[in-house]
Amino acid sequence: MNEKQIVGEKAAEYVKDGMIVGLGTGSTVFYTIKKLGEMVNQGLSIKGIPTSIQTETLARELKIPLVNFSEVDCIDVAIDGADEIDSDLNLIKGGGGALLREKIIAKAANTFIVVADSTKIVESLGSFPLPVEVVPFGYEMTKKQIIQLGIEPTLRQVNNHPYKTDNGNYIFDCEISSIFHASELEKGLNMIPGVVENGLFVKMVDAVITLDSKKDIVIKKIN
Ligand SMILES: O=C[C@H](O)[C@H](O)[C@H](O)COP(=O)(O)O
Repeated sequence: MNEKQIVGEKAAEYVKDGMIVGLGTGSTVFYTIKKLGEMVNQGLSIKGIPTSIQTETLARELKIPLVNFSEVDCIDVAIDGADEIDSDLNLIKGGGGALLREKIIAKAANTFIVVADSTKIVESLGSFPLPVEVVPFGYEMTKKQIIQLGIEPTLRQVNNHPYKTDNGNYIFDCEISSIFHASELEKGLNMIPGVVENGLFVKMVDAVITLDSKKDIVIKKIN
């Protein structure tokens, strides 16, 4: 079993009968969702809220029942991957472009669990370019405002066209050498007109499931 599968499947243990479950996006939480599909097949009763069209498709294939926000009062647990995790359990997310829906669902969840292989654990955030989702209208101007924060944004492209999120927006991948004040940066970016959301998840995580140097599962929590 590879690291992603080990931590992904471990997270499924946190899901209990009757729960509303936020289903994250990416190659690690893929294993959580597959495991949940098996558990549903064996009788577990849950309802999922997917964070992307990709995850919605997977959940439907696995016959995991889904609900809309209008049908639920709260989300019991959300499980998702991350691109970087620092020692305060702050995250960079959005490598797969799903950051906006992921943040809405993580924020709404009573418990937010992150699954990550050991390569995602870092001293401080910033080696992974920070994804910033912007509306297409005036994105050239939005870029200039981002640069004024001392950041180098690159428009994410696919086949020489701007990458479009599930929400029809663009993404700037932003080079920032090291992020010292994640909370201020998160707020500063979101104050720029045209920025919809950014991939900094500050003080949102309840637990990170990862592996240590001996490849044993560790559950990191903020006390
Ligand atoms: O937009 C994508 C998400 O934030 C993912 O959770 C993140 O990129 C980690 O994905 P993976 O588990 O594939 O490394």
